[in-house]
Amino acid sequence: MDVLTFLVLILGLAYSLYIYSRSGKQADTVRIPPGPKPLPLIGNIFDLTAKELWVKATSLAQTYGPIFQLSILHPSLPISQPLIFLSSPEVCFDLLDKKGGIYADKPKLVMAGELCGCDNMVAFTGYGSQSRRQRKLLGMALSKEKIPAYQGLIERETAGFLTGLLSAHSSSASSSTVSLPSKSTLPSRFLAYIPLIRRYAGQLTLSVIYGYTVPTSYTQNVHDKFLDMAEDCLDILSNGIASGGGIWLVDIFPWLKKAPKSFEFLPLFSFLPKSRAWKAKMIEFVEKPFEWVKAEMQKGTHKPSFCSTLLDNPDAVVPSAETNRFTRRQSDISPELLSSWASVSSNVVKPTSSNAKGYAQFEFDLKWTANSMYSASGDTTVTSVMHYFLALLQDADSGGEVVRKARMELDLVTGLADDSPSTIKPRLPSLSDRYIDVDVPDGKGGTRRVKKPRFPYVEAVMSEVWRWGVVVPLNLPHRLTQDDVYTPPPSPSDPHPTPVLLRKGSLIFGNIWSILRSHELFGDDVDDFRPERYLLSTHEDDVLYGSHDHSHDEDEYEMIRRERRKRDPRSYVFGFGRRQCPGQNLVESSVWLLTATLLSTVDVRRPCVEGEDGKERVVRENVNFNNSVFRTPDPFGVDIRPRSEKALEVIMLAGESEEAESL
Ligand code: HEM
Repeated sequence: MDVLTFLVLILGLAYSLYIYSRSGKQADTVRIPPGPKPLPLIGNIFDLTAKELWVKATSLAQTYGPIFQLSILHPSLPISQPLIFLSSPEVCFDLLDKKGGIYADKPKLVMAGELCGCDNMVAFTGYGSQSRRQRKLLGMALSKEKIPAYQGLIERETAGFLTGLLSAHSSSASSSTVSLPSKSTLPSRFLAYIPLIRRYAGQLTLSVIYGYTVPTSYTQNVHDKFLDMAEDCLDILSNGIASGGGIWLVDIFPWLKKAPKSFEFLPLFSFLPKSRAWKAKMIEFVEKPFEWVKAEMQKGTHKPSFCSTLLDNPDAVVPSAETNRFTRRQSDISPELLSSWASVSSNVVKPTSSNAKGYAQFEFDLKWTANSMYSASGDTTVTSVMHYFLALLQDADSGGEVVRKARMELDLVTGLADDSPSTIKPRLPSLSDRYIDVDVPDGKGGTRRVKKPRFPYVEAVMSEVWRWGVVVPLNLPHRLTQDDVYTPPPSPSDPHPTPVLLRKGSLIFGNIWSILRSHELFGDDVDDFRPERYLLSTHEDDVLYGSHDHSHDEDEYEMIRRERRKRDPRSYVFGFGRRQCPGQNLVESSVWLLTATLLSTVDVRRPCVEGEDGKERVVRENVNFNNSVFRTPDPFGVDIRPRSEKALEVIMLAGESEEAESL
């Protein structure tokens, strides 16, 4: 170290210590949100953990209240980055929903965005015209009323997933073993469910977005170009780019990116070659499926999809082969939805070819939006289904009450109980089974039709999977675009809260984990998987769905609805405000069907393996959560078997028609 560098460091440290000694006084006047005292220079870096930061943030919220701040580098330094954690529903809604306009931006991350090429993915796009255009496209594919158009596809893929599961379980693949992070090994059949869910989630979006069908069935374990690409890139995104919370040194000191190539052998600069390799992969992931759609369109062999329908227009730059009209393969999407996209496309969305710049912009938006749907569905769906299996393993340990109660409801429709009446033809559940229409008084002497869940306990299981698992526990960070002063609501621990100043540029984390583990909302047994917590009392059921006219107790009706919304995990797990998850309607349907089908047809147990002494032993694994963005469990084994011969027959039959349909 030369003398000059040494002097600069000493002066920097002295300045920080000076500011640090005054920071208590400053806090009185500036009133930034409370939080653990930042250290000189480095701020709260030691309060941040790469693993399960949501747990640490929840315990800090118990000390500092529902809104607290940590800083990367000391807040007195101009380059310090405030991180603000919101830990109650009221605070999240007050800021992220009600003041959504200033809380909808995204952090400008040099590493993830500029260096790794993710800045045009929807979840990374700053709030402005581009994000609004992208979200409009997302709404066209994924808004609530569009989901019934995917019913056939969802049901087909669910059946395929199930046949894949059973075939993996019964195959002699038991001889090959897989190493687990815990250093133990398990026969691969106990882990086969993980690539199968990934394939299931990938196939759903690949079909809707690109019209691509994986050419092999779920029972064949063959690699596929687009699924493998997604696998690699999602791994890069969540275990590479977002490792350690997604904030790299270069995000704080952007000039590091200009380091000469000759510095790259130093560990400090190893991010540079990494980012180049990752960017190349990410760009390929965006371009290749889109190019594939266009090539298929030119040949006239495409299956109508979101991309092809929006591209397919006489004005389009991409030639639309006349023969398409006759040779197109049947789409997985309903004709009504396809024609609605086609009309929106020609009227509103797409500029004409005479406006080449505008069209290039449209194509660019479409390409990145399509990829964002594909990449956002993988880890999230896999994580939710893993949470389901974790919960059912616990249920099996304690006697299987959850499964028993769920089957009592489902068997009435599917006829899959051993003693189901022979008048009910055994079958898998379908999405049309989920609700029944009931007529309730409209308070004006007439009636109105509402949808009532047909299987309240199965609904409760699904709600509890969302709450207990918490797929994205700290939400994705939003960025505040202007200074904001906010007074949190009074609480028993702070009856007279004082206003706090949230600085422009702060990153805002909605701590979904702390909300869904709140004793106030869910009781003292928040760590238990207990679907019963959502069941309606007879009185509540009567007020919401009964035929008795409750117009004179309108307040009670509203109060029950409000309370249920507040305790519904769906109000939180998909994020907040203008960046709320656009895929929630699709997963609400697809995960529901997967849950109902698994509950109806298969038994779930802990794996049993032969020990060195030749005796069978049950494998109990400690499950860890090492991903810093998604609460994805490290792989754990599950023994999945058909519940009965009858269930097996129904699954195989559904699997055969799935294969026939996808050909
Ligand atoms: C279990 C399933 C899922 C969960 C729990 C989930 C949760 C979330 C959360 C918490 C966010 C951040 C919201 C915010 O910033 O406030 C998000 C964003 C997003 N999700 Fe999902 N998601 C799921 C599945 C999906 C699927 C299936 C798709 C697409 C087909 C999707 C597409 C997206 C996109 C594009 C964004 C970025 C939105 C934006 O920044 O404007 N998600 N999701």
